[in-house]
Amino acid sequence: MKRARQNPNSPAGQAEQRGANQRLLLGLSIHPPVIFQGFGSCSSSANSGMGRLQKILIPFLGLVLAFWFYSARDTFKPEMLRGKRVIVTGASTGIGEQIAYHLARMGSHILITARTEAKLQNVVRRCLELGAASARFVSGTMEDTAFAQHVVREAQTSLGGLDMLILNHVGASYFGFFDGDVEHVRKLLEINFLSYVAMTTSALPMLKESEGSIVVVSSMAGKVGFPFTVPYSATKFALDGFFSSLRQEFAIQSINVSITLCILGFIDTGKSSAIPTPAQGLSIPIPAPPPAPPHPSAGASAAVPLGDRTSLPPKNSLESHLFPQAA
Ligand SMILES: NC(=O)C1=CN([C@@H]2O[C@H](COP(=O)(O)OP(=O)(O)OC[C@H]3O[C@@H](n4cnc5c(N)ncnc54)[C@H](OP(=O)(O)O)[C@@H]3O)[C@@H](O)[C@H]2O)C=CC1
Ligand SMILES: CC(C)CCC[C@@H](C)[C@H]1CC[C@H]2[C@@H]3C(=O)C=C4C[C@@H](O)CC[C@]4(C)[C@H]3CC[C@]12C
Repeated sequence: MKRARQNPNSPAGQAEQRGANQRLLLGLSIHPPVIFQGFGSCSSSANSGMGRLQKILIPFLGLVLAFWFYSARDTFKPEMLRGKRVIVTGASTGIGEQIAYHLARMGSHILITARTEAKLQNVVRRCLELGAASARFVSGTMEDTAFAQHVVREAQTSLGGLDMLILNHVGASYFGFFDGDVEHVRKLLEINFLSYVAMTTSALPMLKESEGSIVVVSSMAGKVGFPFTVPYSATKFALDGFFSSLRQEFAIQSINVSITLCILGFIDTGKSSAIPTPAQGLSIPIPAPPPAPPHPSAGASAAVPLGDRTSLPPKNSLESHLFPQAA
């Protein structure tokens, strides 16, 4: 039987309207329990049989799919990178440094960049030791868009083109509650995001010609909003938006340049002491910034000769973990 509608101005009518609005607003949160009822607590025996089947069947299907996905044949061969011209940013330490060594073992032409010239020199020497077709560096800061473009031009002049652009560098931030420092967020966006955009834009003509690849090193913090990494997380989310959207545009325009976004979890690069335990507090900076270079945007460019092998850097824990055979 249809209920008579209350006068909207009467107290009972207003209560009814409030209820309707609340139901409207709660629409989203009402639905999940309704859906989950199907999977979960049903009282009749037929339903409980169905529920149990779903409880087992759905995770099982998930496992089968995960197995199928991860056991797909690996078509990667190290020879694919032999002779390829690759830029690796943030390659003076950590993950970037190890990527450079990996490429060196596969015989690529490597152009690395970061701010600390002395470290880059050592990485270049080591790359040549490991079998790189050639290795050189350009030092400078990615706070400056002009420097980001300069690195790409260097690939054009010294390598004659580019097959792969590996964007990995990341500016120093802190691990702790957001401190409200807008300038820090702006600076971090310049280093972690805008320079990636600038390098991609400058490198695109070369990458189109070689039908090459762009690799963007990101983080779980760029997919999920974990606490204590607000500025860092924002820059990584920005990368996802830019590169995921650009990938779709490439597909629409049939541009044969691949874009890979690497979503990494925590990796011990030897700087892991930077992550504080709750007992240590939450304001330890990550990572410690190095001394500023004399002319950040000028950028020194040099190829270290193969002959000088006297001052190789010590292997760090990440390298011996990833490449135990080389330790
Ligand atoms: N380690 C981890 O647990 C995780 C790391 N990642 C991602 O992996 C990538 C590498 O991280 P990781 O190896 O730990 O980082 P590191 O701090 O070890 O290395 C950062 C690199 O970036 C360079 N760099 C820093 N500031 C600037 C700047 N202003 N201009 C140019 N270069 C700069 C540094 O060299 P220099 O100081 O000489 O300039 C260094 O080579 C990052 O994109 C990070 O977000 C993602 C998830 C987890
Ligand atoms: C299932 C979940 C509980 C997993 C949580 C993963 C969390 C803890 C992971 C996801 C991303 C990770 C951070 C990261 O991306 C980059 C860096 C910079 C590096 O120099 C020092 C470590 C740091 C801060 C990582 C710290 C640990 C983070 C927050």
